[in-house]
Amino acid sequence: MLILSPSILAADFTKLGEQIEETVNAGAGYIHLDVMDGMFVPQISFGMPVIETIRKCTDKVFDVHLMIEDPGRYIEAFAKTGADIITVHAEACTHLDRVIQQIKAAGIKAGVALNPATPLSALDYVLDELDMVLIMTVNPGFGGQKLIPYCLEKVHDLRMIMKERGLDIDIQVDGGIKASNAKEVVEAGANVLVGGSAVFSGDITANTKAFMDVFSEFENK
Ligand SMILES: O=C(CO)[C@H](O)[C@H](O)COP(=O)(O)O
Ligand SMILES: [Co+2]
Repeated sequence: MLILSPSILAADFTKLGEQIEETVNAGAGYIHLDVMDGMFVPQISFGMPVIETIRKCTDKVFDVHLMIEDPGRYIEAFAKTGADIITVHAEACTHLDRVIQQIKAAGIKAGVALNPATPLSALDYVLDELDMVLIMTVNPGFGGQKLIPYCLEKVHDLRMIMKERGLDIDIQVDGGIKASNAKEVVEAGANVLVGGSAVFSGDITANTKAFMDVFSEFENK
């Protein structure tokens, strides 16, 4: 199943509830929440209180992307905000397997993100434990960047590895994803697409529907 996960980082925070509702009504399946700590990435975005507050606007799947150092310290706190999926960066965890166990022990789906320069081998011993892999298609930290083409080769290679191992895990892509490159991204093997600026700049309904139109081409095949 193909899912659009709009990143609220690109939304107008004075109209957050309205804008989330608009993208959900137009077909968005998840809501992507980018948490940045000013250490793992240069920016500081938002944390638990904001996620807890917007949990009241929608019952859609909350897909929380933790761009924070040593995320194991905060899994329980983010679990309490109403997160449905928590994704941590492999590069930010000293004991990645332990953090994945923490997420699952909290009753939440576990994702691991890889930066563009991190090889797929970083997932070797944990892949079977995961619900989702996030292949970053830009270096994390900022919205509005351009997709790095070689990251789609990683998506393709990961889909092949999963096939060989008989695994059916979601592959998410994040960074520079637009309706105009969505076809290519899905063909590479991704099924959860994060869109920030491509969803929230301009007409949110039309932008969301443009992704849905690409998805329907695949679903009607
Ligand atoms: O994780 C992220 C940045 O690190 C964001 O999810 C991403 O930037 C989305 O924004 P855009 O679609 O505009 O690239
Ligand atoms: Co993100």
